[in-house]
Amino acid sequence: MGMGLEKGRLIQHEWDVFFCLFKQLKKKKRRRRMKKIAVLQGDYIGPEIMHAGLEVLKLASENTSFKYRIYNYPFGGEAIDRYGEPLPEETLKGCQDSDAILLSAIGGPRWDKKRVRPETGLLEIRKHLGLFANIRPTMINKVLAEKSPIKAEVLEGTDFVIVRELTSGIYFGKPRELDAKLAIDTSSYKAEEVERIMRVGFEMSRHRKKHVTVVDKANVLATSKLWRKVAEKISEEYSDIKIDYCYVDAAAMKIITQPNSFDVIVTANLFGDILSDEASVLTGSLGTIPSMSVGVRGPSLYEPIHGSAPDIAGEGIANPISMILSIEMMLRESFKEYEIANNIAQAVEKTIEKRFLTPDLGGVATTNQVVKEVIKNLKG
Ligand SMILES: NC(=O)c1ccc[n+]([C@@H]2O[C@H](COP(=O)([O-])OP(=O)(O)OC[C@H]3O[C@@H](n4cnc5c(N)ncnc54)[C@H](O)[C@@H]3O)[C@@H](O)[C@H]2O)c1
Ligand SMILES: CC(C)[C@H](C(=O)O)[C@@H](O)C(=O)O
Ligand SMILES: [Mg+2]
Repeated sequence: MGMGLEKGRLIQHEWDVFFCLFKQLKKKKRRRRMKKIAVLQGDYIGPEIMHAGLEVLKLASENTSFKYRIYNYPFGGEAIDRYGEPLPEETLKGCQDSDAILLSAIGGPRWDKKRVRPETGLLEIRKHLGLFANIRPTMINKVLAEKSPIKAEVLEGTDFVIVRELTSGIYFGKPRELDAKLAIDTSSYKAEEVERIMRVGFEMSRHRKKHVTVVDKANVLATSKLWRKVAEKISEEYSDIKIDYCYVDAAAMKIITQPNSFDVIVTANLFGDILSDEASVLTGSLGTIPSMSVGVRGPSLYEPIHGSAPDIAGEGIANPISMILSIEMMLRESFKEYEIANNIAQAVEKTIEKRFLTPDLGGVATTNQVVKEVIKNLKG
C-alpha cells in the first residue's frame, strides 16, 4: 500500500510537472499571440491622425517580438452614413473581441442636425465596455513650455493626471428630456461608482507624488457631497497618500495659475471633460494629449482627448502627437511593451525638440512631416 501510494505520488508529481510546463508553454504562447487591435478611425481629422499613428506603430514594432493585426470598424459619423447608427453591432463585437481599441475622434457639423449624433456612439461604447476610468495626463517639456501661453515659471514641475469618471454622472443620468419649453438632464452617482474611481486615483497616486485632489462642487451638488464622503472613507485605506478637496470653479483657476500643485485629480464625468481640455492649454495644444479608458475587465480604449477638428480637416496639418502618444499608452498599459513604448516616447520628444511642429504649436510642419521625423528618431 505504501509503495502504491509512493508510486501514485510519483505519478501525481510527474503529472504536476507536466501540467506546470504545459501551462507555462500556453502562457508563453498567449503572450506571443498576435494581438488584435480594433481601429475606429473616426471623422474629419480622425483618419489623418489614425493613419499617422499606425505608421509609427508599424515602424516601431518592426523587428520586435510584438505582433499585431489591425481590424478596422465603422464608428461615429462614418457608421451613421453607412448603417444609420454610430455603433453598429459588428463594431461593438469587434471591439469586445479585441485586445485593445484605438479611436481617433468622431463627430462634426455634418451630423449635428441628424436624428442620431456620432457622439452617442462614443457614450455607448464606453458604457457597453464598462470603461469607467479615463486617464488624461498633462506633461510638459521645455519646448512645449515655450509654446504655452502660460509663463515658464508657472509651468515648472507640472506633471499631473486627471482621472475622469466616464460611465456615469450627468452624461448618463435619467430622466433626460427635451421639448420646446423644458429640458432636463440628471446628474446621479452611486456610492460604488465613486468608490471605484477613487481607488483608481489613489492607486495611480501611489506610483507618483502621493497626492490626490478630489475636484467637485460639494458646496452645492448632492452628488459632490457623496463624492467627498466616499473619498474620505477610501482615503483611510491610503494613509500614505495626501488627500485634499477643491471646488471645480477654483480648480479651473488653479490649473492655470498653480498647475504644479496637482498630482492626481479625481473628478466626475463632466468636470473631467472640461478640465482636461483646459489643462491642454498648459502644453501649448489640445493636439498633444492622449488618453486611456479602462474598465473592470475587457479591452481598454485609447484616444486623444480632442475632437475631430473639422476646421482643419483635409489640410494635412493636424497634430498627430496626441494619437501617437495614445498608441504609446496602449503599448505600455495593454501590452506591457515598454521598450517599444519608450522608443516612441523618446522619438516624439526628439521631434518636438527639433521643432518639427504643426501650426497649432506655432510650427509649419505638416502631419506627414512630423510622422516622418518621429519615425526617423526611432532607435534601432
Ligand atoms: N473623443 C472624441 O471623439 C471627441 C472629443 C471631443 C470632441 N468631439 C467632437 O468633435 C467635433 C468638433 O469639436 P470641437 O471643434 O468642439 O473640438 P475639437 O477638439 O475637435 O477642436 C477644438 C480646436 O482644437 C483644434 N484641434 C483639435 N485637435 C487638434 C489636432 N490634433 N491638431 C491641431 N489642432 C487640433 C481644432 O482645430 C479646433 O480649433 C464635435 O462634433 C465634438 O462633439 C469628439
Ligand atoms: C464627444 C464627447 C461626447 C466627449 C465627451 O464629452 O466625453 C469628448 O468631449 C471627450 O472629451 O472625449
Ligand atoms: Mg472633451
